Amino acid sequence: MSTVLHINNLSKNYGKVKALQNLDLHVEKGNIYGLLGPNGSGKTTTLGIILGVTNASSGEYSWFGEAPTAQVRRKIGAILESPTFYPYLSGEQNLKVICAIKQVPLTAIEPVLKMVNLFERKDDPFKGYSLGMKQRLAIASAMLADPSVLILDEPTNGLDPQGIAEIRELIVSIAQSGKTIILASHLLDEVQKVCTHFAVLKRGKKIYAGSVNEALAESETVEMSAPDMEALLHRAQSFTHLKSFQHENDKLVVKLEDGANVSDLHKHLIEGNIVLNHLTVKRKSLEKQFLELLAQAND
Ligand SMILES: Nc1ncnc2c1ncn2[C@@H]1O[C@H](COP(=O)(O)OP(=O)(O)OP(=O)(O)O)[C@@H](O)[C@H]1O
Repeated sequence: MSTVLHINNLSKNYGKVKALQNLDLHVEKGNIYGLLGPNGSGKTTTLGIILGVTNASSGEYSWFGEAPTAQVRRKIGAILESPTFYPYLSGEQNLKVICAIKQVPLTAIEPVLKMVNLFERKDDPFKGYSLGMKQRLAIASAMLADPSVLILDEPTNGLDPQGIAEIRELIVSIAQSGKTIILASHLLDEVQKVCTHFAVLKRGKKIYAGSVNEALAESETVEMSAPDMEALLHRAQSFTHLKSFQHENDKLVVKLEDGANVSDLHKHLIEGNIVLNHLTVKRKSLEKQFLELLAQAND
């Protein structure tokens, strides 16, 4: 794994407003990295700084291990605000205009139109595109110069469920083609469905960072019951990979240590002659964890 973005102790103040406070962040090649947080938590400020459109008050960051020069930024494609397209020009004509501005050969257009699934509609005027198509064209325009990194701010805002699903699929397929993606979102569900890693911001402070799979695994609980609950509890407690246990209604709810699996626990219970009449593995959604994290974090 190589580091794509390294943010070190970054802060940004707007007068008295501390938009970002001592942010550290690591994004590795191939990550789909979600910056998650409620409105005003500093996501757009972070993206603005790493794209060089906002100046940090203090701290530093590097792209691909290098200082963030204009040359290095050529490897980054971004959509911070909806780009302006000409309504009466077709999708393809709009991309031609952008090619001229970015000094990218026109041969770059066909592959990006195919990537975002707009090739069949390339000759239709932009004004007739659905919101989802407009967003896909925006992504196509950001991909014209074949960047290594794509940055998106709230990529599914305002879209209908089908448009949302299309954009999410597109993000995953772009990442599968070897690109790194950094996106800001206030939608947990989005991060859970799309991202490999995420950081949670609250009032400009990072309150969590890690992999999505690990966060989900961390939230895994095993719920059990048996005709003899006391015997179940006694036997379960002797399982060496037990992290915690608690009673919830008439069930025993346990958490296992990392790497331990449910079948080993089940085998352990059977060997102790415990007969279960209920066993389910439950995962707390990232949404629930996120809300708990936000509630726990001190301002
Ligand atoms: N240009 C600015 N001038 C003054 N304050 C600003 C400016 N830009 C952002 N802020 C403030 O900085 C804080 C962080 O804002 P930011 O836009 O980065 O958050 P965000 O997480 O992207 O929120 P949203 O989802 O609403 O866009 C907020 O309190 C915001 O009001």
